[in-house]
Amino acid sequence: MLEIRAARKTFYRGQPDEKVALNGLDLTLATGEFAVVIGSNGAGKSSMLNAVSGSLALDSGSIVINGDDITAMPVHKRAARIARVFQDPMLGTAASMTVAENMLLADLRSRRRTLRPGLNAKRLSTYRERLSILGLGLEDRLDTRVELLSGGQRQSLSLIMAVGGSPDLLLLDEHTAALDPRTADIVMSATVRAVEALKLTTLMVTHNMQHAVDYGHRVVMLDSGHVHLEIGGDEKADITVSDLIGHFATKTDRMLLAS
Ligand SMILES: Nc1ncnc2c1ncn2[C@@H]1O[C@H](COP(=O)(O)OP(=O)(O)OP(=O)(O)O)[C@@H](O)[C@H]1O
Repeated sequence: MLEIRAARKTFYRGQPDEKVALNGLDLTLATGEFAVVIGSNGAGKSSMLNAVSGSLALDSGSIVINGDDITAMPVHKRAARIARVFQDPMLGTAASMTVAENMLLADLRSRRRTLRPGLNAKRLSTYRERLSILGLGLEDRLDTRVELLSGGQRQSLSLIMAVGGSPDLLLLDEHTAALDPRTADIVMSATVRAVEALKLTTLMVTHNMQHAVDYGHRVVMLDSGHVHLEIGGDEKADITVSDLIGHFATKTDRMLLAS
């Protein structure tokens, strides 16, 4: 379970270019829930993810995971509990190493240092099983160097590597934004398979409204550093892309009227 409580963050406070990134943001995510976060540029989406993962210190408020207040916990300690996949498919994997070697690297990173390195039969079979969750055939390409994979396969590999240590929370930071639409859909299908199979509590930021409609249990729209709108349950099941865009438009209209 994730709880973001009254999170506030202001950059350049008191200066002419002061920017309020988080303005009393409250968000609760139940264990196993998959929420999709949308919002216009500057709404606070990245700041929220950075505050949760620990790279952004809050001015006030708190971040609680499974009942533990981690607000003051350093990034490297949180990393054991929080997995994050970024936009760039080149970032999460080592290009010149094989799929199996990358899986091993992730394994060694996420566990105690006493773990013996080496690709033994037991480990290879575990990796095969884990990769098969993605539905991309990567389980048959353990000896392939990652640089020979497609962008979609590579990003899906990053995802399965990130969640190998059974994290309490998965953060998807526009992880399909750098991919062409077809590849983005492939990665999203692999993502859903992994999230469901491993029962991951997931917070996904996206600018892709179709993905916000198609995936997740709840859509959370941020605006000016706080939650502007949440859509879940039956309402989420019936929502369309134009409905979502309408909620952005309402705000733009208000701003135009006020100006
Ligand atoms: N490191 C920083 N220094 C100064 N201002 C920042 C910094 N990071 C974010 N901001 C400001 O905080 C506000 C929220 O930015 P944030 O990047 O969280 O929004 P976002 O919703 O992720 O936007 P985008 O969709 O463009 O990525 C913006 O006004 C932004 O300019």
